[in-house]
Amino acid sequence: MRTSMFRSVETAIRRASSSSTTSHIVRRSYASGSHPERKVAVLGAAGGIGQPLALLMKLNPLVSSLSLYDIAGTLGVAADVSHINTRSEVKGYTGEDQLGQALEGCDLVIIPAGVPRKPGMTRDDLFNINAGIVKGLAAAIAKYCPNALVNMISNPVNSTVPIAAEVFKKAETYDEKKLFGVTTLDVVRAKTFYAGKAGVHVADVNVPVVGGHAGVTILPLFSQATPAGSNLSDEEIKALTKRTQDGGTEVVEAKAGKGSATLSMAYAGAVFADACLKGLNGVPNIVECSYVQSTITDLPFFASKVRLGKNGVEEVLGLGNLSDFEKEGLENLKAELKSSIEKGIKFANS
Ligand SMILES: NC(=O)c1ccc[n+]([C@@H]2O[C@H](COP(=O)([O-])OP(=O)(O)OC[C@H]3O[C@@H](n4cnc5c(N)ncnc54)[C@H](O)[C@@H]3O)[C@@H](O)[C@H]2O)c1
Ligand SMILES: O=C(O)C[C@H](O)C(=O)O
Repeated sequence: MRTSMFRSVETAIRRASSSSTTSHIVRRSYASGSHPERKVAVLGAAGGIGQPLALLMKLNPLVSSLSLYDIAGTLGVAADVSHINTRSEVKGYTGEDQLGQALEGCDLVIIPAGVPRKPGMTRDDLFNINAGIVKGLAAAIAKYCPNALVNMISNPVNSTVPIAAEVFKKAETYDEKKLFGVTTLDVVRAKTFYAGKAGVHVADVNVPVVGGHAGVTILPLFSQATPAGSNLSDEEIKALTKRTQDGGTEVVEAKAGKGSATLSMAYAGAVFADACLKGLNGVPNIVECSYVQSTITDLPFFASKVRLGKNGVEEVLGLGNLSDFEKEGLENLKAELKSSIEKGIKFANS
């Protein structure tokens, strides 16, 4: 699960800022095809997540064409990001009549469109607005880029992924290997919090996070964390688990009405998108946690480690050995996750 996203970004920055003559040569040979052409769209690109995510995708050398779409405000973001001297060509699209153009030819579509939480709300409280937004965007994806991988960020992820799946099924374009709920922020948080408590270097830490993306459905598996052997007590593991589950709420409360995580989410979204692009490009052994169609439990969608490949999901990996505390957490999350999945399916078919 270690990612070289930072290395990719660093390389892109170094390439862009190297001395003028060399940089032209390097850039020309680079553009001539060390990586295949890849078109990536961000839907909701003018938002709190969308803007920094657009920036990070512009820094990613695996992207050749960056398509930024929102219902308003995209052209300024696109003009701004387009001046950065990295590989991809940037185009901005605004309003529903330009959505088709934004999506045509996409290899990867990232969706951070929709409203964020305010203090006191659950992610499910966003369902009434975001379910409709996701349904509309999924219908457009089915029409204009049915083969693209889809990275769903919009909440409640536990329901928006099943909604998109149903829309794709109706359009007869559903490929379960290509639809991902982005749960990378849970992994990012679990790594950070674990490193702090265990006193290990954060860059070396791996922690799988399974289940879903809301409250108790977020289940970090600290018994599988590496580096291990840090002698954390049961109480400390419980506290780390609770902090990971409440990470989103911690940010919502700190922002005090001004939205939810945007910068850490953009980072997490860029890490996951980078992994998807590497998989598409045939880089072996790319593994990230994601909320996907799954048979590893009795629930039809579940987050776990996933191996990414040329067609999206290559393999959904099992849960491995769980501690008693994690086994209990797994049983406790099932009812809520099941009901969020059913709510999404029902909405999509109504
Ligand atoms: N998966 C995760 O871990 C995670 C983390 C953080 C936030 N989120 C979710 O991401 C979503 C976006 O959060 P944000 O902070 O960027 O919100 P935001 O309000 O700042 O931005 C959302 C953007 O979506 C746009 N939008 C609305 N309807 C649209 C449509 N039909 N098509 C295209 N764009 C549309 C808005 O114009 C806005 O620019 C929220 O639902 C939030 O809960 C998920
Ligand atoms: O908490 C939220 O509402 C946003 C997001 O799901 C997060 O985990 O930060």
